[in-house]
Amino acid sequence: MDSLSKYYETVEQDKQHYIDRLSEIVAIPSVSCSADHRPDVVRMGHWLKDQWEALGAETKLVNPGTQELEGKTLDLPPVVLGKYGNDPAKKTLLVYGHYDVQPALKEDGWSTDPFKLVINDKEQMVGRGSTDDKGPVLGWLCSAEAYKKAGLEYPVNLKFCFEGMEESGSEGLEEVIRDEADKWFKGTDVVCISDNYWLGKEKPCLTYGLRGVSYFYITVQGPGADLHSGVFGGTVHEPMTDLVNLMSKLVDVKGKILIPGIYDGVAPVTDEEHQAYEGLEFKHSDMEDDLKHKVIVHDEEKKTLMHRWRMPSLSLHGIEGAFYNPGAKTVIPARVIGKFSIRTVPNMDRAEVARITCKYLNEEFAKLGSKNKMTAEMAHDGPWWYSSPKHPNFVAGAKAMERVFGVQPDLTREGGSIPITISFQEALNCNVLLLPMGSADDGAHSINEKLNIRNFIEGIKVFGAYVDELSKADL
Ligand SMILES: C[C@H](N)C(=O)N[C@@H](Cc1c[nH]cn1)C(=O)O
Ligand SMILES: [Zn+2]
Ligand SMILES: [Zn+2]
Repeated sequence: MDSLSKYYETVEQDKQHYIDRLSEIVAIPSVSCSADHRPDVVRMGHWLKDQWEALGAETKLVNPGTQELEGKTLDLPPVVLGKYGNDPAKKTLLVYGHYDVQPALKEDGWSTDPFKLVINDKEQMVGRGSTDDKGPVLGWLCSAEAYKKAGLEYPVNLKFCFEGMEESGSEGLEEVIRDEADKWFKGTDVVCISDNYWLGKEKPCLTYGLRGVSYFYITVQGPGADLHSGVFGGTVHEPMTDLVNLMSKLVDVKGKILIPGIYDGVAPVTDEEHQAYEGLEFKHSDMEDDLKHKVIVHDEEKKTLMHRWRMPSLSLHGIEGAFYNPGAKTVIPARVIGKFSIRTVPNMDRAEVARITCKYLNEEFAKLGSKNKMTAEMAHDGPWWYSSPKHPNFVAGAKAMERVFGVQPDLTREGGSIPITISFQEALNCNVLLLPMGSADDGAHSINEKLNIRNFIEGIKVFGAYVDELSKADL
C-alpha cells in the first residue's frame, strides 16, 4: 500500500472544496497586461498570501518596482514569497507559479463568462486561468493543506515564489530572485514549476526545455487624427497599409521566418536529440481533433514536435489602433501598433534577435518610401531554457507520477516560455523541474480555457507524492 494513501483519501474527500476555491480565484480577473485590472492582480496576490498564512506559512510581499502602462506609472504586482517549514534535517523545495492571467472577453468567443468557473458535462472546469496558472498554483496550497489534514508531516521545507507579471514578461522578477538568492531562497535544494501542459490527454509528462520569447511592437504614425477614407483615401500614406506590408514580410504562410540571419544561432540536431522523439505518444490526428480543423503545416509528427520545441517561430498577434469591431466603418486609422513575437531556441542570442529584427524592419520600411513615421522595438524578452532530465529532481517527479498515474511520464520539451526558469537555475544554482498539471487540449491563452477535474485532483496528489519522493532522494 502507498504510504500516502491517507493523503490521497483526504484529497479525494476535499475535492469540492478545491474546486470552490478555484472558482473563487478565477473570479478575480488578474489580467497583468491591463492597467484597469492592476488592482485585481494585486488582490489575487493578497489572496495567496492570506491563504498560506492561514495554513501556517511565513510570507512576505515584495514590490518589484513600477511600470509604464497605457500612459500611467503603475506599481508592479507583488511577488508573493513564502516559507512553509524550516527543519534543517529536511530538503528544501522552491516552487514557482504565476497568479496573473491572459486577457479574456466573452465576445472573443467564450461560451461562458471567462471569469466564472463553469463545470461542463466532460468534467472540465472552464475559466480564464484555470490551467494557466491558477489551478497549479492553488494545487500546491491544497496539497500542503491535505498533508496537514491527513495528520502527516510535510516531508520537505517548502518555499514559494508566486508572481503577477508572468504573462507580461515577468517584469521585475529577475532582480527579486537575485536579491533574495542568499536571503529568502537560501538553502533551496531544487526548484519545481508547474506551468505547462502534458503532450497529450492521457499520459503525464515531465518537461526539460522551453522556448524563449521576444515580443516586438511596430508603431506606424501617420496623420494627427483618424481620417475619412472617402475624403483622404488615395491622397495620404496610410499607416495600416504600411504596417500590413511590413508584417507580411516577417513570416511566410508555412511559418518560415523571413528575417535574414534569424536561423544562424539555432543549434544543430544531435543524434541523442533525434532519439528523444522516439516512442512519444503524440499523433497528428489527436492534435487535429483538438484544433477542430486540419491545419497542421507539417507531414510528420516528429517535424511538428521539432517546430514546436526546438525551432524558432514567429507569430503575428494583433494590431492596436486598427478598426476591428463588427460593421463597416470607413476610417483610416492614424496610428497603429503591430504586435508580434519570436519564440527563440538554443543557442539563439536574444540581443542579436532584437538587433537583426529591428534592422530588417527599418530597411523594409525605407523601401516603402512612405512619409509616415515607423518605430520597431522589442517590448520584452525572456530566454529559452534547456536542462537534463536525468537529475534526481526529475527522477523524484517521475516516481511521483508513476505512483499516482501508474505510468512512466513522457519526457518532453515545451514550445511556450516561462522566462524566469533560467534565472532560478542560475541564481540559486539548482536543478529546475517542470511538472505540468494540465492536459494538451486545455486551451491556455485561448477561448474556453479549461482544466480537467481529473488533472487538478490527480495533480494535487502528484505534488504530494513528489515532495515525499524528494525527501528520500539523493540530491
Ligand atoms: C508556458 C506558460 N504557461 C506561458 O503561457 N507563458 C507565456 C509567457 C509570456 C511571455 N510574454 C508573454 N507571455 C507564453 O509562453 O506566452
Ligand atoms: Zn503560465
Ligand atoms: Zn500563459
